Amino acid sequence: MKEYQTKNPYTTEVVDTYTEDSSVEIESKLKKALAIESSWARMEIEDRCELLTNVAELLIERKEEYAALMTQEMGKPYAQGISEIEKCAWACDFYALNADDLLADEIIDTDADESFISHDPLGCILAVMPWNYPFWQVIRFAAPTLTAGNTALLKHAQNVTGCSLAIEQLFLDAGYPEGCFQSLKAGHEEIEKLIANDGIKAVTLTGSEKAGKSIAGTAGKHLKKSVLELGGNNACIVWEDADLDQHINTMVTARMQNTGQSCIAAKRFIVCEDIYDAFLEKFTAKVKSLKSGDPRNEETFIGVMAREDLAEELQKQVNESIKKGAKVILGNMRNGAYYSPTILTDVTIDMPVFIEETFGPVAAITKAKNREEAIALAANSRLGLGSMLFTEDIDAAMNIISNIPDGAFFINDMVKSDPRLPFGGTKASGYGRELSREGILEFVNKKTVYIKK
Ligand SMILES: O=CCCCC(=O)O
Repeated sequence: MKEYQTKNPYTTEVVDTYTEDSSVEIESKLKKALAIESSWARMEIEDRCELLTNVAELLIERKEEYAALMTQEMGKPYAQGISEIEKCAWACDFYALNADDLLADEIIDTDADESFISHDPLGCILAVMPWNYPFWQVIRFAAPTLTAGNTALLKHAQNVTGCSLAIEQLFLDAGYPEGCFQSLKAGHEEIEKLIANDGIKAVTLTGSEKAGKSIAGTAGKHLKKSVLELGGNNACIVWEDADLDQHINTMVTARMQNTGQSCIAAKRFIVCEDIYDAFLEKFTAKVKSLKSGDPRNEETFIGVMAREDLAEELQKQVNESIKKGAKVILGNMRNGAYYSPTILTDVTIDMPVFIEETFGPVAAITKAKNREEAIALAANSRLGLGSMLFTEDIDAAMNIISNIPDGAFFINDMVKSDPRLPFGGTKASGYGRELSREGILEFVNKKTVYIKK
């Protein structure tokens, strides 16, 4: 059986050694999920919501422990880990409070005496999740999906296996029946086999475009629904009238939080020329002030990247862009998994840092002649997760909402997820939505009921 280790990217120490689940173990987990399926689906929604409230309470109780685990496994700065766990608790509270309404029958007026849409659970849903937000990515799937009456199997990224197992235990400790939420230590081949199994009713994946194509391809072949949340190459558009003093910190956070390893981070800064110099000065000063260091320290804002190979890959994208004419204003220094916050200017549309997603602390800055050019540059991407625009001219900003072909458009704030709002992308960023009403309705049978009395 295949063994693997998890490694602390900051200290480079081995955290733990695991053995992948065998086919037999995976099948037995699926059987457990199927055994609980109908009783879980029939449980009163109030009871499922109560269990979710327990999860929220446990998350808050254990936030230090879970934040430290994320720091250890993928180098997340500890304070940002605490915020992540608090956000997970918020999502659980949101669904515990609202799931009943969100899942209520939707009455539709027709020629029937009564007609409505009911929302039945689908069954066992497979989730394939990434390492960058080890708890949040899972909870934002699991909270609505389980509360809708489904069961779940989680295949988490290998480097955060400890987090994956901690989440499984969290649901058990909160009182969920065994089999309701289980964690798998499975390789790609086993996952492909699992998707083909009749017991799996749908798949959700947050991850790379390559993984999305592969998982969704298998799901499609077996006529199973998939939800994909893939990469992003979000533009942060700065019009000439933006209030830099008010928003520069937000713009820096939008790029640098989680050491830049976020699908919705601001990656391409597209700045109108009339404000360009002032923007660059303030942006650079703020980035310089960010504290890099040991992710275990509460004051650290920039930790290490989750793995050394990821930092190497990022540096390659930067160096290729430099060859094409990008200028380094700050950073581009690497030491193991540490990659220093980097600012590149003179970025053009043919450079890797403009075309590709950069999953680390690199801000790629492009100057635009005017507002129109800035919008056109922002929309020039294969990816479509979100864009943000900073301006004092809210009317003009509202007028261009439909010119932004992304899943989200934020004016005077960074693109961020919120349990009350749908989250997801267009184009190569994937399809389907997480969170909010849209998220809880992704994995239900929207059943048409038509009654003549
Ligand atoms: O890679 C995606 C990160 C999403 C982070 C968030 O929801 O805030």
